[in-house]
Amino acid sequence: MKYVIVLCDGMADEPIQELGGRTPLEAAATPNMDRFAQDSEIGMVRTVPEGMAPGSDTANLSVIGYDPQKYYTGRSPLEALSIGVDMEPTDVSFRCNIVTLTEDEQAYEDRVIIDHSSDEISTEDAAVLVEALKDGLKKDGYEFYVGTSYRHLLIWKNGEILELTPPHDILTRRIGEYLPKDNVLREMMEKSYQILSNHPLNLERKKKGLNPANSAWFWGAGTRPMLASFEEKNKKKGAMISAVDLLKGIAVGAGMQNIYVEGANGGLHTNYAGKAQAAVDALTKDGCDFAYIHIEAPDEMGHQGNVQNKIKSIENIDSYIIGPVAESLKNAGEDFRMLVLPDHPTPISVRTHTGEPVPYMLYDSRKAENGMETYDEKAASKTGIRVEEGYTLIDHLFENRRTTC
Ligand SMILES: O=C(O)[C@H](O)COP(=O)(O)O
Repeated sequence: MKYVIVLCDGMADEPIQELGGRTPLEAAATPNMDRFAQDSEIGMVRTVPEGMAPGSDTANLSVIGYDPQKYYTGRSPLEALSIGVDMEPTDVSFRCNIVTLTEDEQAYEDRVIIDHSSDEISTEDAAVLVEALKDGLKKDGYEFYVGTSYRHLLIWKNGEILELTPPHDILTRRIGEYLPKDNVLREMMEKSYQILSNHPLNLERKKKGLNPANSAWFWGAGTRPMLASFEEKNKKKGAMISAVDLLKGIAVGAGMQNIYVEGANGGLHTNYAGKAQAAVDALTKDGCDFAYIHIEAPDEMGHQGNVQNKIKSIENIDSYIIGPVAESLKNAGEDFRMLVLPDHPTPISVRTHTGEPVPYMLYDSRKAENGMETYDEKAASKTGIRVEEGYTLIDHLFENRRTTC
C-alpha cells in the first residue's frame, strides 16, 4: 500500500466577483480532481489551531501529523534544519527575506513594501546579494546564511525571540510601523537598503523591468525544534518533495528523505512533472511508503494577487501531478491512498494567509466512497465532514487509530 499527500500551498480561497462568485479552485479546469472527487471522502480540516498564526509552518506541521501547539518553535528554525545550520539551544534564527521597497522616499521608514519576493528572485542572484549583506552588516554574534530564492536566514547567538511582522502580511503598506523594536535588527534592515539599492545586480534588474531586491526583512524568529521521528511514529518510510526550505527542514527534523528535483523552484514555473516522477520513483523503486509532494505556486500567486496565475497553478497540479501520480501507481500495480489539500487559504482578496479550515479530498484506489461532483471549498463544506484537529488527519490517511502526537 502506498500513501501520497499532494499539498497545494495556499490553494483555498474565497468566492471572487470576477470569477462569477467562484473560487480559483472552482474556476480551474481540474478533470483529475473532479474524477477522483466522485469516489473520495471530501471534508474540511482545521490545519491551523485557533489562536496560532496561519502560515505554511504551523499548517504543514499539522498535515504531516505534528501538533503545532506542541512542536512549533518558529518558522525560521525549521528552515535552518534544511539549510544545514546546526543551531545551539541559545541561538535564535530569523527568516531574512530579500524584499522590494519603494525608492522615492527620503526616510527608510517612509518606504512602502511592494513585493515580499523581489519578483521571485533566483537563488543564484539572491546569493550574490546575501554575500553583500554578510560583508556590509558584519557583526559579532550575527551570521547570515543563503537559503532559496528570496528566503534566507540570520542567526543571532544568545538571541531573543522578537515579535516581527511577516512581509507578505503588509504588502503595499508604509513600513515604519512594522520595523523591529530591537535596535540592532532595525539598523541592519536600514543599512541593508543602502547596500542593496545601488548594487550592480539591482541596477541590472531594474533595466530588465524586474523589482529590485533592495532590503532585508527579518521575521519568523524561533529556537531549535525537536520533532519526533516520522518513521517511528507512523511505521512508514516517508519522502519529501518540495522546493522550499521550510518543508525540507520539517523533513530533516522528522527524519524523512528529501528528494531533489531539478527545476523545482517554488514558483509558478516549477517542475511539476519532475515532482510527480520523483514521488512515483520514491514509492515504486526506492522503497518509500509515503510521499509528500508540496507545491508552493498557488500560495505565491495568492500573495501576488494574481487570480489567473493562481488558477493556472492549480490546473498544473491537476494535470502534471495528480493525474500522472495516480496513473503511474495504478500501472505499477500499487494500491494507494492519496490526500489532496492546501495547508491554509491565501485568498486573493487579502494577499496573505488566513486560518480558516481547508477542503480535503481523500481517495482510495481500492474502494469508491460516496463523493461529490467536484473537489472545492463549497463541495467540501456541504459534506458536513470536518476534522478539527488537523494533525490527526494523517492517521486517517494511514488508516491508523488516532495518536496524540
Ligand atoms: O515567505 C514565504 O515563504 C511565503 O511567502 C510565506 O508563505 P507560506 O507560509 O505559505 O510559505
